[in-house]
Amino acid sequence: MKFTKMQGIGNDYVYINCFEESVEDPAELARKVSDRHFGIGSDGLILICPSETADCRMRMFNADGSESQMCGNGIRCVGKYAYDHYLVEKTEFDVETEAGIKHLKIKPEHGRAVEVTVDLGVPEITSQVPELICVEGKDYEFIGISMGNPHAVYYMSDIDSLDLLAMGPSFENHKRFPERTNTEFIEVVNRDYIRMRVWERGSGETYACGTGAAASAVASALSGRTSHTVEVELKGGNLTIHWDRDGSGHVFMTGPAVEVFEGEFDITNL
Ligand SMILES: N[C@@H](CCC[C@H](N)C(=O)O)C(=O)O
Repeated sequence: MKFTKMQGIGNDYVYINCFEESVEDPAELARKVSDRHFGIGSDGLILICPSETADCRMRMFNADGSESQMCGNGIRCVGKYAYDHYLVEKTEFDVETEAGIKHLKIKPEHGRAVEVTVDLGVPEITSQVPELICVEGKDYEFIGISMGNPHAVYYMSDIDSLDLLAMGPSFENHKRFPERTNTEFIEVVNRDYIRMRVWERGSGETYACGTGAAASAVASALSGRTSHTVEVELKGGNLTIHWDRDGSGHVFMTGPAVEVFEGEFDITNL
């Protein structure tokens, strides 16, 4: 099976072009290709498929095989792949996701997409602002935001000192979140700049999470901490998030998308 490895600020996935390939068990394949020792190594698997309602369709599977509704860094890479590989021959187009149809704008350079802006739609507030939660005997305040997929945003004064490997699973699997949750830890630098670490549902700590950055920008503006356009610094790079709160209500994410390499694997070897 042919694959392409792509990353958006270090959030890396194995992409399969399902216009040409067919995948029988994507959950199982996601677990196998994501393994960083016995597989290709990635935060999960993304299928780029034909769509009856948009220009193409994205299906996204975490490293543990669970399917998510949305992936912000993933959809920018889907946009780049579709544009660079001529699946779609225009610089603005629609991608069907499990969270609805998302509109993409490609910034090309020398015929290749270098940056993609995604209209992530209207966020949904899923908690009180803020809501109290007790995790492993300690009280925390979080703001719940859905970007199609679930996020819980926490504020801290020093995110670098967090032991996410130890703490992450307790936040992800807390009984408050029966579907589990993505968890963002935010340090506010100023009204236009925040720093973030993320513990992703189904994949653990990743270098970046696009929908998580969007949820964090919305939570930060909502709670009066920042303005409606912020730069979000993540482990693997920066994203710009704009929430058009007083207009369409939509959230827009802009950032890079990179193709790392292409290859072929024999599934029986994974
Ligand atoms: N890294 C992604 C989000 C991937 C899905 C997430 N782990 C979930 O289960 O919802 C992003 O860039 O948004």
